[in-house]
Amino acid sequence: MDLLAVPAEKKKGWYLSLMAPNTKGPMFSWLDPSRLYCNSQAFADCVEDLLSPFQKDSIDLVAGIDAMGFILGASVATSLGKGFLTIRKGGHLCVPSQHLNYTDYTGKENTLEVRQDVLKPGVRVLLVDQWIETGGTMKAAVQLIEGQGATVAGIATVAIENTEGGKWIKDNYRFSHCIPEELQSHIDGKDLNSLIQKLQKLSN
Ligand SMILES: O=P(O)(O)OC[C@H]1O[C@H](OP(=O)(O)OP(=O)(O)O)[C@H](O)[C@@H]1O
Ligand SMILES: Nc1ncnc2[nH]cnc12
Repeated sequence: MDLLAVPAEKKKGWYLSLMAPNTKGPMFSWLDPSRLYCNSQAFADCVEDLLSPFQKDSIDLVAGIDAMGFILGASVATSLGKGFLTIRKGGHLCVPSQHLNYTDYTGKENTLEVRQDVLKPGVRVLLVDQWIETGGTMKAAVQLIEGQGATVAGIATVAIENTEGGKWIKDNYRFSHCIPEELQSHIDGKDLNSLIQKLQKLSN
């Protein structure tokens, strides 16, 4: 698909076909959503889909996770007319911060940190990241936000894999993602070739 083109008929999730095939091999359902952000209509439709379940919800602030969650999260915040809080990978904030260690899909231990002078009880936060695989990153972000007394109003991300951590998020929080129901098993099954074939059909 032409990177900047928009199909005449926009099927649900049409923009997902813009996600580039990975360099990690066919056994990984790794797709890089960053290419869909290059197409303005794709980006706008992705943000709209992420926000649609939260139309009637009270949200005070959007928080996004370093690094790709910043792009999606800041766009969601602007669209909602709300501010944006950065949840950073360790070692970047030069202000009093709260830190939490976690493990993600790589199996490596990382740190997330958030400044301490924004969140407080009563603040309702929409938490945004690009993708949830094991859920380790998102769970750490949830714990940082709740640890400061604020409320996670919802979690929005391009995809939530049905891993133990992904299911925990779906069971415990309001959430949104962009994956049409018939594609979810292909994401979960890490069956990249069939997933790409299905994605291509969405944009024809
Ligand atoms: O559910 P998990 O197993 O924790 O994985 C999800 C995390 O992995 C990706 O980020 P990554 O660290 O690859 O980097 P980036 O956003 O900095 O590109 C993704 O954007 C999430 O933050
Ligand atoms: N499978 C995946 N595809 C894209 N981004 C990811 N981040 C973590 N896992 C991912």
